[in-house]
Amino acid sequence: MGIQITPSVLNADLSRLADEVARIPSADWVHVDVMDNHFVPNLTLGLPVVEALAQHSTLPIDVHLMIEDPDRWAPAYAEAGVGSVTFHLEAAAAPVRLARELRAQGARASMALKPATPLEAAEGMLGELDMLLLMTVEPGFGGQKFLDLVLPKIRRARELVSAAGLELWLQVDGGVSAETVERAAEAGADVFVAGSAVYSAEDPDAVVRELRDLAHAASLGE
Ligand SMILES: O=C(CO)[C@@H](O)[C@H](O)COP(=O)(O)O
Ligand SMILES: [Fe+2]
Repeated sequence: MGIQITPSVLNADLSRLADEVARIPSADWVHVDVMDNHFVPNLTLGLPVVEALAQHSTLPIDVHLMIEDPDRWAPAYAEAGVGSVTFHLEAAAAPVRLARELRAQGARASMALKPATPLEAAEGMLGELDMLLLMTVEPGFGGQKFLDLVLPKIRRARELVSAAGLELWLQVDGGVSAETVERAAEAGADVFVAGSAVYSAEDPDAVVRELRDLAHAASLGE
């Protein structure tokens, strides 16, 4: 599939969500952060808003669920027409069953790991997933600094995926900008979430294109 750029609307103008998505036509997906004030110390939006956006978004939706009990809540997002549903391993009671359920509903199944969660915790179930999200900040807020300590985990994940011949996308989320995207791409990430870097710019779509060009060149070792 190659490099994909997935802006997060967390720091966009949430009163005009569909319009904000329309400002990034070059993006591959739009990333929507759902937080429940339990799994993370922040509260954003939930299913009714995502359902409404799904009716009006010009891009497919990539939902990132930072919530307790995703086993109970995640399938409804797939039913709502979300293209990719990410749940956190740290919160899931039965991650394999949940990933299978999401796929059965027609969504891409994706699982996220917080920075300190070892890759080994997910290693045995990579074949059940369409995407693995390696968080490059502690989940909860936009605008944090990219954690370079996650780079070896990205590198190791890329090795595992290649060795197993899997069609698994490797997403990074948190602190991704023109300053950091090349490091993540060089380590092996291929799907990049960027929130504040995109929406703090006057021309968000130009940032999307810039991030894609930088990541593409870095992935080729240029
Ligand atoms: O999931 C999260 C934060 O928990 C992210 O999706 C952020 O929204 C990304 O924002 P930036 O770090 O790019 O500003
Ligand atoms: Fe996110």
